[in-house]
Amino acid sequence: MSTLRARAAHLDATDPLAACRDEFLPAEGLVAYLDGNSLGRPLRATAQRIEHLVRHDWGTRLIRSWDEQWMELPLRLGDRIGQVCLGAAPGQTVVGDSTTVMLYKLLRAAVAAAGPQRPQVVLDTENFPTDRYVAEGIAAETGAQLVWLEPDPAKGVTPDLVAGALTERTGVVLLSHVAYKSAWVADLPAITALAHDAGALVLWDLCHSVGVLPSDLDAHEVDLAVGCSYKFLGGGPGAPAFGYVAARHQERLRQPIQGWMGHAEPFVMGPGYRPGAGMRAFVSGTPSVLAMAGIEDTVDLIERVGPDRVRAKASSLGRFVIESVDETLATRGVRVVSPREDTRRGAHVTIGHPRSREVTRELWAQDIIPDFREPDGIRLGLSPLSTSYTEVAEALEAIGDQLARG
Ligand SMILES: Cc1ncc(COP(=O)(O)O)c(C=O)c1O
Ligand SMILES: Nc1c(O)cccc1C(=O)C[C@H](N)C(=O)O
Repeated sequence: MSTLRARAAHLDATDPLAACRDEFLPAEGLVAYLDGNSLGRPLRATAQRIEHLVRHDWGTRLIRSWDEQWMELPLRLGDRIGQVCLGAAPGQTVVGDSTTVMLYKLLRAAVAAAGPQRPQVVLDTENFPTDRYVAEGIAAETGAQLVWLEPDPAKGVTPDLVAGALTERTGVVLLSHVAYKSAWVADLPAITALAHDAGALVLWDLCHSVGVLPSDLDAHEVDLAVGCSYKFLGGGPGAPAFGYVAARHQERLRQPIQGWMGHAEPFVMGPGYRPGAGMRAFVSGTPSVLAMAGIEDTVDLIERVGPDRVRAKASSLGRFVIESVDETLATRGVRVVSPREDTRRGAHVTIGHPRSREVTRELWAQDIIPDFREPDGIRLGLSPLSTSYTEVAEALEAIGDQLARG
């Protein structure tokens, strides 16, 4: 056994979260899955829940399930995510739409609330495409002005960088908590406070932090947030997003896609839109009940394990990657792109090498699954509940073997 594998075996044997791995459905033939930051693995409990949903809630209860549970599901599940992962008191989080659509709804509402005296939206060039494109669309639609930050790759989006862009014309600051490429963690408390001092609202994209890095939205007085549920919340492909709107803003903010399910009395079906109370008004149409089913089991598991222990395992896996790359791959020209400091790094580690694209392709052929991100990054996604140190070691050895082949 190589030194790397021996270390990984020791870390797995002493991992306090090791037993969680047995709760996931086995992925036949897979050697290493390091892409849970794109699509998380399903829990066995989720397979059972979906079967029960189809056979009982849908198959037997049929339309009655709307009254019995589905009308409230987006709000109930939102509260669970809020309570376990976001530090959000009930009544501020709703599940629904894709992240893209939820982001549009909240950003559009925030731009309108900021008003014509504050037309500027501060955002960064390294954010995920959907965030940039949605903001561009809203700018075209409303006349909002986009103020682009260009983060230093060695620092990520820092409070200083944001502070330099804030003016009395800033309406909204839109940023990701964890950067999708580099895994940089933005200083959410400091940036939120800076935006507020400047009189602006802040909207955080939590896609890469929810479920692996607590965000304590209420404590930090965050205004708005969105995130997706198919990465670390285990909702499955196409599972809906969540949106968070701080209670203090809910009366004032009007989201733009007013549908019957957000109406105060959906089944009255009367003339004219009247928004429902609280987060009900942020629902648009019929929620994707089947697509939501998976989220609950992973949220339950995170609660059982404890979000801080989940975070600690993510950090430990990240340290293992970084130390191992330094020891075994740096001489082959591999560099660590993600931050080395635990507190500044999310739950993936990106490594860079000019041959990353072809190496990733070769790894997939060997049932080792990380992902490639432009221009030359291999992202190693580290899902604390399902990823073992041995999987990481397998992947790093395979990368070394590929590079040795030249
Ligand atoms: C930061 C971020 N925002 C948004 C999304 C996705 O948006 P959607 O769920 O609409 O595909 C992703 C990943 O898919 C992401 O990483
Ligand atoms: N959402 C995805 C999808 O529907 C297909 C493939 C990948 C994704 C992703 O999640 C991409 C991801 N957000 C990223 O960080 O690159």
